[in-house]
Order: sequence, then structure tokens, then C-alpha cells
Amino acid sequence: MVLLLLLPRLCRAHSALAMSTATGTLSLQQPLNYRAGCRVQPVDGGQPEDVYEPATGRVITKVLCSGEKEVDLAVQSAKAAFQTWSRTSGMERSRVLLEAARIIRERRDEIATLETINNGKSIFEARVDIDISWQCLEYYAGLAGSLAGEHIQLPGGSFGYTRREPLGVCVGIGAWNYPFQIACWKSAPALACGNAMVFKPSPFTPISVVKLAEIFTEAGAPKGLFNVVQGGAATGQFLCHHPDVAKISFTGSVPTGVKIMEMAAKGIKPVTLELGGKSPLIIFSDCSLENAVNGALMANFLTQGEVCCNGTRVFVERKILDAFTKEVVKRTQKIKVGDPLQEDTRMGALINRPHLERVQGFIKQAKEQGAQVLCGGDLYVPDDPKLKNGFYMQPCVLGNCRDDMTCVQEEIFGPVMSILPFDTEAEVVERANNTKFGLAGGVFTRDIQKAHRVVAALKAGMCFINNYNISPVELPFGGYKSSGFGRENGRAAIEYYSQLKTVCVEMGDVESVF
Ligand SMILES: NC(=O)c1ccc[n+]([C@@H]2O[C@H](COP(=O)([O-])OP(=O)(O)OC[C@H]3O[C@@H](n4cnc5c(N)ncnc54)[C@H](O)[C@@H]3O)[C@@H](O)[C@H]2O)c1
Ligand SMILES: C[N+](C)(C)CCCC=O
Repeated sequence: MVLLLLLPRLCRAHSALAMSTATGTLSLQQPLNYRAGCRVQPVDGGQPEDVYEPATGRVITKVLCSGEKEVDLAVQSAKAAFQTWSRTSGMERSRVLLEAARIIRERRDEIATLETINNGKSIFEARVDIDISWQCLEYYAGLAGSLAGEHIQLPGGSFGYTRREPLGVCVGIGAWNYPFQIACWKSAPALACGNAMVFKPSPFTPISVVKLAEIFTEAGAPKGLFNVVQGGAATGQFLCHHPDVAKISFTGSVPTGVKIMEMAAKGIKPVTLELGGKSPLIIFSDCSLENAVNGALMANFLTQGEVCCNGTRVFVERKILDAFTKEVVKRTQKIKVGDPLQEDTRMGALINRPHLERVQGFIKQAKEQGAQVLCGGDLYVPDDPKLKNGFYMQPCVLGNCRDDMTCVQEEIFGPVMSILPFDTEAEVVERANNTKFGLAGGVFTRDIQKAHRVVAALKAGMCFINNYNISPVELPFGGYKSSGFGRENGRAAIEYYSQLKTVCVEMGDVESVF
């Protein structure tokens, strides 16, 4: 049965999906832009682009890319909302964020289902993403009421104080791997600080973020506080160049990050860049092997390996190389690939056909360069006929890798783990840092001094000891080197969505030097 949603303009009602939505059945016709508290069709823009369900390869809707006029309308809508929102107290903002968090929690399954259908990740994981999303809103709701400056005493009873003020209209540009979560990681601190936002998701995953926009409105946010424009590079450029935009927060690839920074430089706009990675995971022989194997799987195979902070360079101390490799291969072969809406599936479909082919190309090149495929790497065609055009592959473990191979140097953004033996701590730290990236890193060992020594030496923004890829929203997340700068989550993100005003107050007479 095809579920057809013909709801052209949805200003009040939240558009609930039937929870029985199954793989291969969803078809959407709702507008995907959101402005001034309503779903709207863009007033200008280019050709519609197909939006896929990766699990089946079906087109589920078309996205209309917003042009310059639509982008301007969205920015003006945000600017108007900013006038009122920026004057509210932190406690008032907190209430809206808490209510939005509550609604997300209530609609967890519905949003997770949409995310799974549009992204291809398993429903099991999508639910975790939605949990992290509402937790993020709750966390910044908690901080909103305590945002404050300081009071500084000066000579003669004079004093100064600082005010933490919002920036204005912030732009969020997202990648396709965590569509809803990325939008929450950006909007929650932005709105908590008193900003308004225009968000542009990836054109591959345009759907779930509009749900977030509806939820903010339903939670009591002023109309226009959170707007959505759709499209790719051209739409993103209109946003970045817009003179009324105060800040750009970007999640995506390094090459696009460079372009974003160049555009932002022209307008002296601050940027947060959450970019790619090729992170090291270091397994010492004194680790718990079971935990290390679990950690390596977590570091490589969530969301079909399409995760920025994945620990894809797995350095294993030679003494345990065989035991670790044997176990990791055995466990990888057991990962259930298939229909992402099935409860027991643990790996769904990659985002689209070109990306699947790109990942396959990396594996082919790895073999040509001397790597050994220890398991997986082939395309996977599920038995279910409705899934036969989906974008599946078997998770892959590569052995016999060297640091100079392309599979070890470049971000593959797919389910491909490279195993690299090492002998000493000094050697592995040097090799781990020998990369242009610096997003994350991990260490497995029972030696607590060694663990802290090694993470201190890693040139990476997010380090894990004896775990990998967990995401408490209380912890700042972001990169070193080419993986970007600025931080999302934690108290640190407040710095990137606010500015400090200093007020100097004279309590005596002015002593003029003239
Ligand atoms: N560090 C992080 O937190 C994080 C999180 C998720 C993904 N990523 C990275 O994202 C990449 C994969 O995502 P992707 O393929 O969507 O990246 P991408 O750079 O192709 O696109 C990201 C976003 O930028 C937009 N865009 C593209 N060109 C633009 C331009 N010239 N001006 C303005 N906007 C433009 C896209 O439409 C999309 O919304 C990987 O490298 C991954 O590591 C990083
Ligand atoms: C939630 N994770 C797994 C830490 C991923 C964060 C976003 C990176 O792509």
C-alpha cells in the first residue's frame, strides 16, 4: 500500500505518519521548505531533485531547490523572529526547548522511521539518534537559564560587566548521515543563546528536519525562529553570502568546508566547521579483547560506516594481531545486513548508488595496493524482491594494510575497517597522528597511565578510552587540523553561538586629558 500524504500547507496540524509505514511504501508530497511557522513551496529555484529510499532505491519524493529569493524570505523570517526571541529570558527559551524535547521523545518512533526510510540506517540506530537529539534539546534548555556574564569591580566604585548576547540569524548546513541529529546539535545551542536559525539539510535527506521545524512551532517558538530551505551547493551559497546572516555552522566534507570558510571570510562571519576524519583506534595487547573488538565494531560500522568520527585505522599491537583479527572478522561476518526497518537489522543501505560505487572503488584500489579482504566488501542483494535495487554491501575488514595505502589515508565513509599492526607506543602515536585529519581517536588498554598518556598525545578533538562512538551531549565534539574547528555539544558550544559585550560603568566624574 502506498501511503500518500497530500497536505499542501500545514501551519498547525503536525503531519503524523501511520506507524505501520513499511519499507517500500512511503511516498511524500508535502512541501519541504519551512518558513514563518508553515510548510511552504519555495518561491523560486531550480529543477526538482529525486529523493531516494536507500533500502529499495525508490524515489519517495522530489525536493525543490530554493533560489536566492526563497533564501532571502527564510532569512527575513528568521530576522523577524530574532527581534522577539532575543529579548526573551533564558528561562522562557528553556521552556520552549523542553517542550520540543518532550514532543520529539513522544514521536520518537515516527521520526526514527522517517530517518531510516530516507537515510537507510537501521531503525535500531535511528531511534538512538532521535534519543540523542531530544537529549541535546534538554541539555541546552538546562543551560539557557544560566547563561550570564560577569561583574568586574574597577577603581573608585566604578565597575564593568559582560553580557552574553546572541549573534542574530545563524545558518546551519547539514550532512546526510545524521539528518535530524545534526539539526538538533546546531539549533539547540543556537536557540538557547537567543538566535534564530535557517537550516539547510543535505538534498539527499531533506525530510526529517522539517518535522523538527514543526515541533519547534508546536512547542511555542515564535513563527520564523527555525526555518528550513532545501537544496544543494547553490542554495548553500545564497545562505552563506546573505548579508543578514551572522554565523554559519557547517557539517560536511573538507572540500565544502574550505568553500564555506572562504564565503564566510568575505562577510567576516564566524564559522563552525564539523568536517571529515580518518581517525585512529589503538588496541594495546593489555586490553580486554572482547571490549576492544566491540569497540572496533562500534568505531567502524554504525550507520553503514558513514560516520565522520569513525576509527577506521585500527592499529593493533602485533602480539594480539591474530587473535583480534580473527574475532573482529567473525563478528563482522555476523552483522545482519538488510531491510533497515526490521528490528534485528544492524546494517542498512548506504545513502545512494554513486556513494556505494565510490566505497566499492576504495576496496578495489585497496586490493590493487596489496591489502587483503578478510571479509565482506561485496555488494549485497537481499532475498526480499522489494530490496533488490537497494544500496547494500557487506561490511568489510581489510588486513595486510600499510600506512601509505589510499584506504588508510582517505576517508571512505563506508563500512570498511583497515587493520594495521604496531610494535611500540611511540611508534603508534606517531603513525596515528600522521594524517591531515584530527576529528577523533581511541585507545583500548587496561593500563590507565598509558591510556591518558596516549590520548594526550593524539592530535584529535574527540578521544575515547576503552569505548568508541558514544555520544553524551554534555561532552563537546569537534575536530583538530583539517577536521575543522569550533565545538558542538557541551558548554563549549555556547561560545560559538553567542558574543560577549563588555559594559564599562563610570561612577565618578570624567577626568579628561584635554
Ligand atoms: N565532523 C562532523 O561532525 C561530521 C558529521 C557528519 C558528517 N561529516 C562529514 O560530512 C561528509 C559527508 O557529508 P556530505 O557528503 O553531505 O558532505 P558535503 O560537503 O558534500 O555536503 C554537506 C552540506 O553542504 C552543502 N553544500 C555542498 N556544497 C556547498 C557549497 N558550495 N556551499 C554551501 N553548501 C554546500 C550540501 O548540500 C550539504 O548540505 C563527510 O566528509 C563526513 O565526514 C562530518
Ligand atoms: C553520534 N556519533 C556516532 C558520535 C556520530 C556523530 C556525527 C558524525 O558523523
